[in-house]
Amino acid sequence: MLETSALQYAHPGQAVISFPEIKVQAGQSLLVLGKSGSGKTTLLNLLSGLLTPLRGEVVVNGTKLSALSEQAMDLFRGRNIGIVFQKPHLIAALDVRQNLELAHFFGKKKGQEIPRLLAELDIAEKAKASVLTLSEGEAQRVSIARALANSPKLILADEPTSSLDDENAEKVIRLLKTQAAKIGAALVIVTHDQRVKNQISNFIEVKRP
Ligand SMILES: Nc1ncnc2c1ncn2[C@@H]1O[C@H](COP(=O)(O)OP(=O)(O)OP(=O)(O)O)[C@@H](O)[C@H]1O
Repeated sequence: MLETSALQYAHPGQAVISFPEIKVQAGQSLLVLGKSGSGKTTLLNLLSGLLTPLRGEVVVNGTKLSALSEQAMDLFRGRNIGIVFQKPHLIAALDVRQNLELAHFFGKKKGQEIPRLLAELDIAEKAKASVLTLSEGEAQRVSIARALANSPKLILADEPTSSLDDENAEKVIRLLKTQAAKIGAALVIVTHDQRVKNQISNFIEVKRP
């Protein structure tokens, strides 16, 4: 579902970062580990087509990202890639349900049924709530629901548990794993969090050049 080969990237004025090969099957999970500044977020940006590699290729669900125009990449991302950030980044003016509907709008497809998705993530009773009234754990579950709304083939999560307590961190990773397996997506999680390492054993390590 996700495959990379000989991926390299250089930020302006910085040394070239070479990334290990990645291969994640549908329903499987991979952790990206590495010291601060090693290039983990850069890797996620390459996998989501937000950055273009210096060398190498990213293939998502059989599509080479380098073959897509910028516009085609935006649509491909909306349809095939779900992204969970460290902070939820929800739209404050919209309620929970509307935040998820926005993902359908950008992906230009119907996607997963929102009430069922909210129920599976244990936030159904918050559907009409302002996102400003959510706890951190609830807000992070809404951001996961938003990432899953279009049944993506690839789910990318950047430090999704860093601001959560043990119970919520465990729940968030369990939900990501179960949902990825259910919709047949590849799941890639960047983390420093030992609690996540206890739940997922497959990993690569990014090293500073
Ligand atoms: N826009 C940019 N311009 C120049 N250098 C950048 C830019 N973004 C990142 N870098 C540099 O590239 C390297 C990798 O950054 P990146 O954010 O990918 O690391 P990271 O492993 O995610 O770090 P952290 O764990 O601290 O979030 C760092 O040395 C960083 O300073």
